[in-house]
Amino acid sequence: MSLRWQVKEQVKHNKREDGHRGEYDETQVICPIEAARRQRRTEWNVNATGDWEHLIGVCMDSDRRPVNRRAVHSEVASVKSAFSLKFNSAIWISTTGVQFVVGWWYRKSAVFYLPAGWFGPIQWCFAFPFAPKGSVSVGMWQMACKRVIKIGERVVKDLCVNLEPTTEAETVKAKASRGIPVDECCVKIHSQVADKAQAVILTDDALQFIAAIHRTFESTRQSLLAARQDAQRKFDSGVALDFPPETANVRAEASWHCAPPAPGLEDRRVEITGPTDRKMVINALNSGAKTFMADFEDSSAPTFANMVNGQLNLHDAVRRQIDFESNGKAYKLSEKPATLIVRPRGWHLDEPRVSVDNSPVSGSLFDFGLYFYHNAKELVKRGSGPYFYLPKIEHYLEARLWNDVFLFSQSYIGIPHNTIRGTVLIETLPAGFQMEEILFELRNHSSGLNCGRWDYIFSFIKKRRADRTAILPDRKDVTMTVGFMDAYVRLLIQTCHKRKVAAMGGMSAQIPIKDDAKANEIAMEKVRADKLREVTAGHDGTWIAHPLINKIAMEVFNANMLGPNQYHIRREDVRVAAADLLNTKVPGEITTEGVKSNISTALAYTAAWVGGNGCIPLNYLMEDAATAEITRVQLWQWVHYQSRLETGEIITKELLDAWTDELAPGIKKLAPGVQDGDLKIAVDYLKGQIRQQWPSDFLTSDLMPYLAAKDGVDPKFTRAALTHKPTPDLIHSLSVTSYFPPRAGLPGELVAPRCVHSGDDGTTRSPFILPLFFSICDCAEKIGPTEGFEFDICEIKADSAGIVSFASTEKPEGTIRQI
Ligand SMILES: CC(=O)SCCNC(=O)CCNC(=O)[C@H](O)C(C)(C)COP(=O)(O)OP(=O)(O)OC[C@H]1O[C@@H](n2cnc3c(N)ncnc32)[C@H](O)[C@@H]1OP(=O)(O)O
Ligand SMILES: O=CC(=O)O
Repeated sequence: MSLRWQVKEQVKHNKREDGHRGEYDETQVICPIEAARRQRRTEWNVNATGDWEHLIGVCMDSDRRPVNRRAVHSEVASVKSAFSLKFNSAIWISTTGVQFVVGWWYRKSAVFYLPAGWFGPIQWCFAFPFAPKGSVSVGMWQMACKRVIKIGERVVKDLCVNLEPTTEAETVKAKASRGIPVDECCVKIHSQVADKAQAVILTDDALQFIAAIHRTFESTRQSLLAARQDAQRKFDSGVALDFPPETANVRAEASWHCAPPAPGLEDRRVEITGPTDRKMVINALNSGAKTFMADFEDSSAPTFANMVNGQLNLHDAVRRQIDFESNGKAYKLSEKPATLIVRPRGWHLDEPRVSVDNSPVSGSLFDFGLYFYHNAKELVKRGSGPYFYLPKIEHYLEARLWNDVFLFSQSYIGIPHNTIRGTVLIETLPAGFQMEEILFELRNHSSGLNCGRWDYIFSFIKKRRADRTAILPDRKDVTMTVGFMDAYVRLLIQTCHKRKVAAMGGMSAQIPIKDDAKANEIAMEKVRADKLREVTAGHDGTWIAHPLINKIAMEVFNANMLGPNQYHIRREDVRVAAADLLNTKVPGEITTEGVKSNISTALAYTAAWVGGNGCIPLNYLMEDAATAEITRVQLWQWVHYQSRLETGEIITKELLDAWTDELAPGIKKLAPGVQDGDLKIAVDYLKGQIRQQWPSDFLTSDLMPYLAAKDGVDPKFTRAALTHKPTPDLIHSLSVTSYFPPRAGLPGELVAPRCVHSGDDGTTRSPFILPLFFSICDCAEKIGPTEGFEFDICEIKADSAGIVSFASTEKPEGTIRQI
């Protein structure tokens, strides 16, 4: 299918759609959804720089239909205006005209007489123009009646407006007063752990915006998440990852480009990243880096306090009201802070502490929505804008979803389209094959791509979980120069520069070693070498995890990148084929030290995360959700494929159990602050993971119920979420798609599953994580370590602590079946 043909078809399609509605009138007030749809349609024709215009022009010339359409339009328009003239005249004559005639006909008659002497000389006015003295004329009576009707109309209208709820709280009150259960119809907040920040951030109008984006985009999000599972099933069945055939034209067409850099994003040579606590935010903004990526994702454990306080800190930072003192040190924003960019959580994560219509909102939309709603206008006013990093995208349609969210949101608050900028992290293997498409989807909002190297490795292992040729050696051996990583970097730079947008580098995990100068020198030399590799490869900027690394990164980029970017380095020499992105030749072996290091890291990070800390220093490396997830899935991979250590010993679950038990007691020393209870959860989780048929998608999804429970998520919500539709007579099954501890449970043991429930009405409620615990009752012994089960439910109960238990049937053994 040629590009020209496809574009023609698209143009015809657009025209057909336009034909139903007539020409666009951009001056009309339009609703945000319609605005987003129109924008999408017109975007097909004209990109940010207008480079597609010539192409469309060619197609239109060879197709006379646009001209005919215009003729038809003008004919219709003239018939329409003639008809409206006649219609309006008839209406005028039968109302105002009749009034006038009646008034004139009876001009000398009195409607009634006023009591004599009551109104003095102004009596004359009431009789105007020809009615008898002392009476009220027809004309005056008409005027008085009209006035009274108008006033009455206004009073009734005002009354209705006042009755109409205007805020979420009023909506709730109004609905409650009409007997509609609040739980079923609105936004609910299920935790109060950050009440001070909540008062500023979770305002009624901000929540209405969250509800609006949730209601508009949640079903698409859920379908895209389901599509991820479908894609994984394909990969498991042996279908190789490849560049999508349906978008060959997007890749082949050279003329489209992304939006020009927005204010503050022209030069991004060094970007610092970090979680959103108040001190970090000030330190990062003052670090001297060009931009600061405030991270609600991999480096933040999404406790409600972290998420909402983080929003408050950013809100204050935008307004320069963030200065504070701690331990005798004053934290004050510098005159020229870094440009702020925000990374919301990925599409896979829910925000269980806030629900809309009884379903948890998306973590991405919650983080994006609150930051955008509170700050977008203020940022624009201050010469910057709402800028984002978009994580863990697995398909270009997920980028399209972000683009739609952006269009909707800009219309909603009334800022020009294309004010937002998003840099997409290419950090999943499927996205590595869709870089062009992702840029294309977001092109009017795009500020480039970034090599999210750690997540990319993590995804490489997961997506190829069924491929025994994709076994990787020790984590330290999977460097940026090994085949598949090198191919990904080169392709990313080539793609971005072809589309005139930033190709950002990534994070070297080394952080300063304060107590050992020599070791620090070696570590910092590794950082320098990594940054030099990036700038010479053609990257336009890089990431740092710690302010002390800014100087090194700046020096390297200043010396090697003289302008604000390197878009001119087109890397036309680069030819990356699918096989290069899948190349698994990685020199190295699986060593005892590597396995033990993975176990320690997985335990320490998991325990820290459950304790509310999403980024820790460990053995002088920065560990966050991306780096630590590699350790978990590698351990799974090695056990699953019975890989051998350098000693020749096979890696078995028993061996890893023994090493886990041996290493666990030392974790609290390695990662101070880790709590015993959280460490136990981490041990159970890891032991469970290595036994699963496939590794879980994300530890953050699996363990979220712990955070929600600690946040005191209202048990009523828990109950309501589970039973709000699928009451026992409606549900017939509930399948647990993953749970922990994922090993044979004990009777009465608590597990926290992800669940999908389906009703007799045929509806399947999409997978969501509930902040609840299931007691498996006495059927647990039948559950082994595997991926999922289906239970027949006969009863669901929740106690006052929010613990939900279900009984399956009288004979539980008979009702559990593996799916
Ligand atoms: C793969 C990816 O996803 S990368 C992106 C996500 N990861 C990140 O963003 C990592 C961010 N980095 C960090 O969180 C931290 O650097 C850690 C946890 C690794 C180490 O933090 P610490 O143990 O506090 O480091 P350290 O004690 O050396 O900090 C010294 C000072 O630098 C500050 N600091 C350290 N890292 C950062 C940072 N990234 N941003 C801002 N300030 C920072 C500390 O707040 C501290 O400030 P203070 O002197 O005023 O008290
Ligand atoms: O998110 C960044 C990465 O390297 O992963």
